[in-house]
Amino acid sequence: MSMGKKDDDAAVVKRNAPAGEKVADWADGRLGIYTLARANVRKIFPDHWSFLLGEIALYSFVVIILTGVYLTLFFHPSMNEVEYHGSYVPLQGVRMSEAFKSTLDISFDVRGGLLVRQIHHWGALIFVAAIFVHMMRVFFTGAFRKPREVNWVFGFLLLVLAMFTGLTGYSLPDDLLSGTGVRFMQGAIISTPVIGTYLSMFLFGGEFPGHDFVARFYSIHVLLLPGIMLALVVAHLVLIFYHKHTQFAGPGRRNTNVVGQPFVPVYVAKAGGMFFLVFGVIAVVAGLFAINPVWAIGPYRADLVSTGAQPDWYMGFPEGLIRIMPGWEVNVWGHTLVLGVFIPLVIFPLILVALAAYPFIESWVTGDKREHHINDRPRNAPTRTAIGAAWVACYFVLLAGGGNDVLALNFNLSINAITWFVRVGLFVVPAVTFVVTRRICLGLQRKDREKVLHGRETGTIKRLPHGEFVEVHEPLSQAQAHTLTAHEQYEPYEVGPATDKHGVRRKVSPMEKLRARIAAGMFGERAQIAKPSAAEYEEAAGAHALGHGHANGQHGQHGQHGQGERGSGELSAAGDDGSSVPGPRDREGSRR
Ligand code: HEM
Ligand code: HEM
Repeated sequence: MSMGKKDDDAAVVKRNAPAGEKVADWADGRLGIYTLARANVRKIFPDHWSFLLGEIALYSFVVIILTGVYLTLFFHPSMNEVEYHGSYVPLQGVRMSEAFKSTLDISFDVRGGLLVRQIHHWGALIFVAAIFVHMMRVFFTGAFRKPREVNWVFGFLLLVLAMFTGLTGYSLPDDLLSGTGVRFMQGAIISTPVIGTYLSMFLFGGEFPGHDFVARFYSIHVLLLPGIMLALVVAHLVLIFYHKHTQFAGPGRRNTNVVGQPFVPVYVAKAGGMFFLVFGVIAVVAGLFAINPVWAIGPYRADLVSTGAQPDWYMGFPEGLIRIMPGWEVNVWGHTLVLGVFIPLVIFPLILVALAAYPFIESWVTGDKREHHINDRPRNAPTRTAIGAAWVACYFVLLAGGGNDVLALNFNLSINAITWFVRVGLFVVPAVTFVVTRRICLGLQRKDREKVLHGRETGTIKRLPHGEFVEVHEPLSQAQAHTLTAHEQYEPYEVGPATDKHGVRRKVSPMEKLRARIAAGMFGERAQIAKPSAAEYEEAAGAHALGHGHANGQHGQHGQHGQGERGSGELSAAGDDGSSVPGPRDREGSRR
């Protein structure tokens, strides 16, 4: 009886509930949204400008999908030959493929068509650029370490797929430029020994260019690749939610918590704003700067090539590889092997895979099996930072190689000189970049060490009673001192004694030796500057408090505050736990 009464009461209350609550209840009964929301709505996201790069990639992807859908309404993926009779006068009566004609129609006769085409194309350029820079952010901060290796691989696949989605996209209009690009690609495919010709015949449905490739590229471009990418992006985001975002070291930030803003309402509001900003910037750029004016380039004809032919930027580095390669050809058992094209074709994926594999190589060298949720500052991982910088240098040298004709024309240079510069630079520039970057990182580490032990140089010179001039150093706050010393420093892996305790020689595998050698290079004495230990810090603080000079002979005016302000001077030298130095706490998520 009483149960029945309770239910009746609840029903009355519900009947009077606001409409929104009723809808929410209805949805919860079917989709379980309350449980989902309870688990995720208050999720904490840390703030840092560099975490916006992934968001820019995400929002430009959305922009591309929206504009792409609009383009599908008007684009005809057909290579049937037609005569042009649209509004663009100079091409009246010219024979062209239906694909090219429909692109002209989109540009001149469809309402908003040109703007949408331009947004789609500019969006693609910005999308891949955002992915690239986002990937380098993840790389330089070590955000790929356990447990995010799988997400790193998902991301890497996204980069490669984005490059090929772009390639298939800009090939669709069937203009002279894109046709030349497709011809270039077909040339690379047929250089593959044994299977090259078959592969080309299969892809193009016969001899190049055939009648099929636009329709095929179209399905690949609007369905296959974006479909896979969408699934991967969702998986990428789910994993970010599951692992929670990394954060930079700071007071109150531990490997076991996240300090930041809640998903709803703060993060969602910011993300919404960011989406419109990204959309707005792409739209403004697309509105102001013409891109791919296919009417000026003309329809594709296999017997024509335009000068200054350039792929979109993300395909510039494979182009560079081919342009700088000597035109080697060998004859093997009556078959011609075009090494001048085939070698670049093999190196192209290797360059990408080298970066993708790095996280796994690093974890093998360190042997570190722990989770890492605190990002590294790039300077605190000098060898990694130097490898990343060298990779970027290699990429850009090749990009210059891909644009050798444009550089030659614009800067009035000899194209052969540029080609030779790129040939030599491909080996020299990354090596020099590596050395210089590592030195800069070590220099910055030294500076941090100095700052922690002896304070910040204020530039204020004081004269002491006995006539000596000293520069006043201002001690760092505990929060700053903590931040500068929160990173861990690895001891390099060592192979250990060659004989065991019974004096029997132990077999040391070549892999073990290699690992030890790389570890010494990455974490040995010359590869990192030891951060101040708690004892060193105490000693320096004590010396300054007494007004004694320190290592540089500068007298510590600042020491007068030192000890008190820093409390016990207990740094986080022992590990990742930043809680030893209290600091501002925003909302803190319980986690990990
Ligand atoms: C990662 C995703 C994508 C990238 C990087 C990309 C890139 C491109 C590029 C660079 C072009 C050449 C535009 C031009 O004419 O100047 C293009 C054309 C096109 N894209 Fe996409 N696209 C993507 C996704 C999509 C999606 C999801 C759709 C449809 C649902 C789509 C539909 C089209 C169509 C119909 C064209 C031909 C129209 C034209 O060239 O004007 N794209 N795409
Ligand atoms: C379509 C391409 C991509 C999209 C839309 C995307 C989106 C995002 C977003 C929104 C975040 C969170 C915010 C941030 O840290 O920036 C993120 C994090 C992450 N992304 Fe991507 N990403 C893409 C490509 C990549 C690539 C190419 C890589 C690496 C090869 C990568 C690796 C990661 C990792 C490891 C995280 C976690 C970072 C952390 O917790 O600090 N992503 N991604």
